[in-house]
Amino acid sequence: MGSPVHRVSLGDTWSSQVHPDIECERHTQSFNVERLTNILDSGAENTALRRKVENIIHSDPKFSLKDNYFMTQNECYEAAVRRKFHVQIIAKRLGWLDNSPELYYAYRALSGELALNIHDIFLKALRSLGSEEQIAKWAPLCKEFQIIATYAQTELGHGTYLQGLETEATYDAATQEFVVHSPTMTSTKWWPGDLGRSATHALVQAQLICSGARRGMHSFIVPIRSLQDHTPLPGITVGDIGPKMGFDYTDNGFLRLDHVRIPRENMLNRFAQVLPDGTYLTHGRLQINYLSMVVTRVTLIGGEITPILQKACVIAVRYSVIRRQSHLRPSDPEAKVLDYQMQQQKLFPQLATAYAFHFLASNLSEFFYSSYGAIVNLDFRTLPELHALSAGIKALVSDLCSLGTELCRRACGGHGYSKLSGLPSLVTRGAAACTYEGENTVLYLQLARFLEKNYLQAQASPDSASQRSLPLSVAYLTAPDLARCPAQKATDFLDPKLYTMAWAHVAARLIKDSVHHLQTLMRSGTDRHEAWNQTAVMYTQAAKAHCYYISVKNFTETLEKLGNEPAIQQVLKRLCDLYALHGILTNSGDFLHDGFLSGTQVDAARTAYLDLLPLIRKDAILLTDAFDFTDHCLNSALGCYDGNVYERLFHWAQRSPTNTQGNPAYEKYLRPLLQGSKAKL
Ligand SMILES: CCCCCCCCCCCCCCCC(=O)SCCNC(=O)CCNC(=O)[C@H](O)C(C)(C)COP(=O)(O)OP(=O)(O)OC[C@H]1O[C@@H](n2cnc3c(N)ncnc32)[C@H](O)[C@@H]1OP(=O)(O)O
Ligand SMILES: Cc1cc2nc3c(=O)[nH]c(=O)nc-3n(C[C@H](O)[C@H](O)[C@H](O)COP(=O)(O)OP(=O)(O)OC[C@H]3O[C@@H](n4cnc5c(N)ncnc54)[C@H](O)[C@@H]3O)c2cc1C
Repeated sequence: MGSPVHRVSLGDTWSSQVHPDIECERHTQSFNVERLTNILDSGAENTALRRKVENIIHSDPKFSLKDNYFMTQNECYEAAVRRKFHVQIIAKRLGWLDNSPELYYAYRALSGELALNIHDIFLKALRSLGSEEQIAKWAPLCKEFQIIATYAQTELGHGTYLQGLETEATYDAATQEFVVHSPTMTSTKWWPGDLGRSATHALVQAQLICSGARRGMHSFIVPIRSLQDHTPLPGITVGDIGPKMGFDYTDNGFLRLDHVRIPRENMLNRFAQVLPDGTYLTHGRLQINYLSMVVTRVTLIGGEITPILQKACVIAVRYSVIRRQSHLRPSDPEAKVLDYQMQQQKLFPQLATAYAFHFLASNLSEFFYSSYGAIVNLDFRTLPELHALSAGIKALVSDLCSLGTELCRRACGGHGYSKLSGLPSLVTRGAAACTYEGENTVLYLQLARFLEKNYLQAQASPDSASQRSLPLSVAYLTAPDLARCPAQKATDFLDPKLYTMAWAHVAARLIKDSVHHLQTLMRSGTDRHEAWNQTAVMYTQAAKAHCYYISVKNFTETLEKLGNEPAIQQVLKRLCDLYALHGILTNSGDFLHDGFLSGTQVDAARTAYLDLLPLIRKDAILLTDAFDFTDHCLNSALGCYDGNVYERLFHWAQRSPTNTQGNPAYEKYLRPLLQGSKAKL
């Protein structure tokens, strides 16, 4: 049986021995861990390439994340720029191309703690919204870092409602220029990453005004800092927005523009353009200018958000086999905390979710690549489904990754609260993901709108031709539905067809109930907009159920493809069962509501769920090893491969400036305080 490369490599002298409590977890392997890693990497050759890149990164001290937890915001930023700079040098030397797997693996190896990530988001926006000519002009400048660019959309006053953005780009036909301007305080751009201290150019999202008419949000490339000395250009006020909950390595910034003139060619014009005389031409509707957000959401789900939960699981599960606390039986030695049912109940649903989302992200990515080419060539047929799915999945994945990461942190007790565990920074990153790139509630409601439309279409003409025309992700809205779940005993709930059907039933019912609620309100005289607002809670619940159904269905389909790997199929099936059943049990009200499940059936589902926990327990360490995160990348005193938790925590704490730099408060306050009290004694 293969096992992942043993990679204890943090330069810690005590760590030559693997802790026996974690070593014994790896003795009996019910499946080939290396093979599972290959599956997660989509092929053994990718695993090999990833490890090659990781070895390059980790053998170079310039990329150390060692002192990250002791840095100020300024130092974090500088270190992140330094790492980005050296990645670029290596990329050039080794011929790693822009958008290549090597660069993605370097990002992963450094746990994303790099500066200039939004520069890459700018590039994606340029490629989706720019013409071929514009891409040919700007992309090489970006790739060669002759410019540093950011994506400047959110303003002080508006982030969600893009039609409310106030920054203006007014076309001046006399000079063939746009005048880009921040007319109010609330129009100040606020939040864009890389803007505060790095960017030389910004892709500014502004209201286009031409021939006297407002045309909605469009994208404009605006130079903001001198390419000679990096000072702000005339008319530009730019800076950093100050301390945040996390993301210290990113310089999120603000930007004000005072009648800044840019050439007409700087408006990205794949889908809309302004002719020299001010005539406005557009292909598609206004919202096609939001395409770059679809691209970014898909990228972030798999590249940034899901790995947050995966890493949290690795740390918490590894720690939980080292941590011993209390006795299961008075006569036994102290138990590993992972042997407590409650610890399994906290961690295994997170582990199952981390796997479910890995496969979900891959599937969404495939759908994205199969439809993106057509969309940029003006065939918008798949866009509504792609937008709805990517919005909903971004919301579900970030919601559950954020919650799950916090649960992993709590499951590590006091040490989980130490930054040295690596968990607090994952928690704050997960929290950010619920807000950036579309606030989650708002994204669920975008999906709900799509679900409502398709439900109404399915109802309006339930003939087979119209059913065939429903997008695949909502085809279940027309499938035959059982009113009662046929399960009779606990093991019936381990049937993927059964629980997928149960999720389809609940999602379809919640969509139907939401639509009917809205229609009832409208029939009683409430106008459509108010009725929509009064149904938003129901619609959000329906959208979440739909996403859960999609993730369960996708997990079961992934399992079906693993027929030639029976041992791996078996271990992943347990996780899939657990994921689906955990969702049913935490939302049991939705399943009981219309009598689809009875109380007795919920009990049977709970029995099936609880019986899975000890089975997953046997493989838990191997399942976390299979993610194959290096110790460098985890940067956690609790989560290293060797399990030497206490030594690492103790030694890392010694490096804290609070221990290495004297105590300034002693002379100023503590001594006088002590002397004052001495005088009284
Ligand atoms: C290598 C690894 C990775 C490394 C990677 C680096 C990582 C690094 C760390 C993270 C770094 C964070 C980076 C954050 C970067 C930002 O956060 S950038 C800012 C992101 N901002 C947002 O997402 C704003 C969210 N708001 C919105 O998307 C829109 O305003 C809303 C909510 C859709 C509403 O817009 P609206 O114009 O009022 O539109 P609405 O009336 O709701 O809809 C009209 C129609 O357009 C459609 N529509 C709406 N949006 C879209 C769309 N996007 N597409 C297509 N159609 C759409 C609707 O479906 C609707 O269709 P119909 O039903 O009418 O047919
Ligand atoms: C770490 C981080 C990085 C970021 N990076 C960038 C960047 O690079 N570039 C950039 O342009 N922006 C960036 N942003 C900004 C981010 O995209 C916005 O903050 C986000 O889109 C949410 O918008 P908002 O702040 O206006 O929230 P709001 O919309 O004001 O949300 C406040 C509340 O109102 C609710 N709400 C709003 N509208 C509705 C509605 N129609 N129906 C129901 N409820 C509603 C929301 O659900 C939420 O509860 C970043 C933000 C963060 C935190």
